[in-house]
Amino acid sequence: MAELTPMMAQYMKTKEEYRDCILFYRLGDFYEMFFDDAITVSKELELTLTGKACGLEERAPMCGVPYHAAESYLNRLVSKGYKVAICEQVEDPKLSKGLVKREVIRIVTPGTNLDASMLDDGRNNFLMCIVYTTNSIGLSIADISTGEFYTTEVDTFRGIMDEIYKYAPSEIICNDAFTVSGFDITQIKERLQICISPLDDWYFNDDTATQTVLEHFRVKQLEGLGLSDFPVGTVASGALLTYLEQTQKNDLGQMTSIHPYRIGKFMIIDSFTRRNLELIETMREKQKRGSLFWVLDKTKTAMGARMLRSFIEQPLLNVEAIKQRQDAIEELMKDMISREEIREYLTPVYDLERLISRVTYQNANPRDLISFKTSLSMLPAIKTILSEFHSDLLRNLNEQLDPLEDIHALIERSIVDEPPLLVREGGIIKEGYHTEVDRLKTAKNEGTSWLAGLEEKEREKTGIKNLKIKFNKVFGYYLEVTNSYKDLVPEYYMRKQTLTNAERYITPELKEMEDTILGAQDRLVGLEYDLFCEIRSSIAKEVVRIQQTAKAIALLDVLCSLAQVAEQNNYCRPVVNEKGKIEITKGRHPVVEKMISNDLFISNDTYLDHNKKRVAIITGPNMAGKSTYMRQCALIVLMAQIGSFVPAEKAKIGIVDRIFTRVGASDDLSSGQSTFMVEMNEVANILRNATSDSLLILDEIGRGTSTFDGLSIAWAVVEHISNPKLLGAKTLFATHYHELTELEGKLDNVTNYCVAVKENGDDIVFLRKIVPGGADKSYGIQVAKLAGVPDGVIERAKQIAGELATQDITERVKAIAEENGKKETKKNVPDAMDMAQISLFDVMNDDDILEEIKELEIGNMTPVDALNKLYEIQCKINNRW
Ligand SMILES: Nc1ncnc2c1ncn2[C@@H]1O[C@H](COP(=O)(O)OP(=O)(O)OP(=O)(O)O)[C@@H](O)[C@H]1O
Repeated sequence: MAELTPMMAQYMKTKEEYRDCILFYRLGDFYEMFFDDAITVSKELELTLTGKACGLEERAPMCGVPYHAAESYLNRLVSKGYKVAICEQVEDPKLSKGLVKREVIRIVTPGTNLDASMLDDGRNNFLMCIVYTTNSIGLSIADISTGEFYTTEVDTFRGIMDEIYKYAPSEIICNDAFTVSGFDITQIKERLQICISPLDDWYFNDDTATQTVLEHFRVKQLEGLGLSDFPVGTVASGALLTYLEQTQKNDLGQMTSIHPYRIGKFMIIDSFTRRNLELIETMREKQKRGSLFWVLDKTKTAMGARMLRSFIEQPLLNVEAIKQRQDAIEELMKDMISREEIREYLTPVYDLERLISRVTYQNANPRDLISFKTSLSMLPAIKTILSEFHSDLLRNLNEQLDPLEDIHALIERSIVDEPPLLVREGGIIKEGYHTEVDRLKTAKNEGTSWLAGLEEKEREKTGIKNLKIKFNKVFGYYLEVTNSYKDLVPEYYMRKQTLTNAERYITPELKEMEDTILGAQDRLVGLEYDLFCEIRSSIAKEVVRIQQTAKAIALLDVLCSLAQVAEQNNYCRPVVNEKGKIEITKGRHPVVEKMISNDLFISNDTYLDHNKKRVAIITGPNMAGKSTYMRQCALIVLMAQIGSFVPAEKAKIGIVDRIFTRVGASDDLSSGQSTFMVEMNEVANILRNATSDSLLILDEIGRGTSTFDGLSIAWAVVEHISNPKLLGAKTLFATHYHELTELEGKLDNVTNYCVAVKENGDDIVFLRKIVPGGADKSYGIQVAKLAGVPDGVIERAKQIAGELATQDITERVKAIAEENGKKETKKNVPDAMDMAQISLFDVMNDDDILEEIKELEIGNMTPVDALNKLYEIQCKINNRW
């Protein structure tokens, strides 16, 4: 029977163990893949598929990538959600000659990819672990490239989704209970393109996971890590650490601390709101330009950009913490010169968090250390400038900022300024750092000049003018003579090789020196490598100090960025408090004002409180600016809670616990839901999760269904939201249902506003001003005209609108009144008879009325006739006055 070759048998055995990975199997200068892996890789990376004899009747499909370029191929596969196990040759003296042992040295998965080149879009690369239990759901989140590590607990699936949107992990690992919990995993797998890896149960064993956490952080009790109130979070953290240890096969020295947090520490912004407010990227193009992050990000370092992003995603709830940030920003705003100086010093600072992770992983190269040194050389100057500032946060930050002078000095002393990329090339260690290195270098250099001398000497001695001493890996050093001088070659030259045009020789003298030169070279490279690893390890030992300084630098960068943006855009410092009122004077939309140039943007005021102005119903034509206005309010509140200054002349912001938005009709056909279903899902989510301290932005609720149903739903939603016994949340509610303006006066907490427009003949001019009161017309046809709908269609639309007008209002209001169980009085809902009478009364004057009274024959009238007549006359008089 056909048998696999020994190498293939070894391959199959490894593959058995790493079934869910693609094996990158090291063979000489290549990583090879076989069988199904080869087929997948050739398809995904468009590489040629070949075959290799494997001992079986058919050749094994094979595909390969060169060792030196493997990283980019690997990254491409991983970014498509594949896991790659790297299988390297290892030395094993027990193995018989000719056999090579290979071992998996690391598994690269989407959430554990260290390679910064893939991540240089300023994002973290998070791995998330979800542990589902019936009591609670534990989450842990880590980025091995920066060492960040967080944990929390949530109690709802919505809570999980919110955290997933917040961190946007590349990979999620979870327990089996989660996969069968009822949570729709396809949501995250397919729609968000996140790789999900369910793990075996033993990862989530309470005791083992807890032990893993304690051992990793070298503490005896969970209290020491602040984890005692996070039992399920601890299990998630332990499972995550185990997964990392298994894939990285490394001691994870960069994960020096864990940060447990309660969801209640930050404002909750659900996934729809993140998307609707375009916090990090735009809704349609999914790009940074056009988002709030785009406006606020003037950071100079990658660490700063990452931190700013997390600030935007996690606005604060604590007034004192917000004020601390504001104080720092204000101080930096006032001292423009120092701020600019700091920003200049920050410019050459590399991503220290990622560099130190590479250092602890022992895969930082000599150039990484030079980048490190360049960054560290900026710290003392930054620290000196910072010492002039007085606000608590900046003072605290200065204390945290360790200038790391010892590490700078070590690199400065030991590593040459322009080292090669690869550690094995040598030429890394500076002169004067190590005596043996210096001695070997001298020997090597002397050897080189000795060779030059020998070449000269041999030319003179033999008369071979173009004699050259050359080197290759097979023969070492040799003398090369072209055929034209062949006759002059002396006898003591020993021929080694004949080429077409030349011959190569060696001499005993040359070989003797070769041993010295090559010996020195080999020893030098080896010694330099050892010294480099030693230096790298001693820097790795300082990981805690370096991470702390990196965090301080990132925060300083963010604060400078926010100060810069505030100054450039004329923002004001909002007064934040817990009084529950939102008062914005001359507020602007931070992004739209940048898009259309500052001067053209029309500012608007906002006032919302917990009393009469709880719900604002905003009407106005299409394109008037309703959505812009509402989003602007939400963004100003959010910016204020980040600690940022805001685009307004004045602002007083009562802290809100959540912001919910329902904006526009967003199709979500991929999830199999209709537009209306998506809208109602979002509304349901808001009504279930909002509190009286939340801010709601509702744009055209109900427009996705028939007018009656839509209006009824919108009406009922306003009633629910405005009622403090039911919800009582501060709300901006834009609608095209003018009937809703009737709620002002009927409901205590509702006020009407509209966006003013000016009529100009048949056209309208948008004034973009929010004014009290409801809009009297919808101007839909005028906006359609502006949009370029053909004249014929516009004219016909006007005609139809005219015909519909009379019956329309009456019918719709009646329907709503019935829907809400509030039968309208005759006065509010005039029927057709009343309308006819009123138009008749309109043409009568006072004399006619007197005449009519005079002519009444009271004696012949029944009491009911008299009463009816009296009502009729009263109507006439009322109508007149
Ligand atoms: N205050 C403002 N100053 C200047 N331009 C504005 C202002 N508000 C809105 N705009 C401009 O008007 C455009 C339309 O605004 P927006 O989408 O908010 O209108 P809308 O009333 O919500 O329309 P629709 O009801 O059709 O959704 C925006 O894209 C923006 O360019």
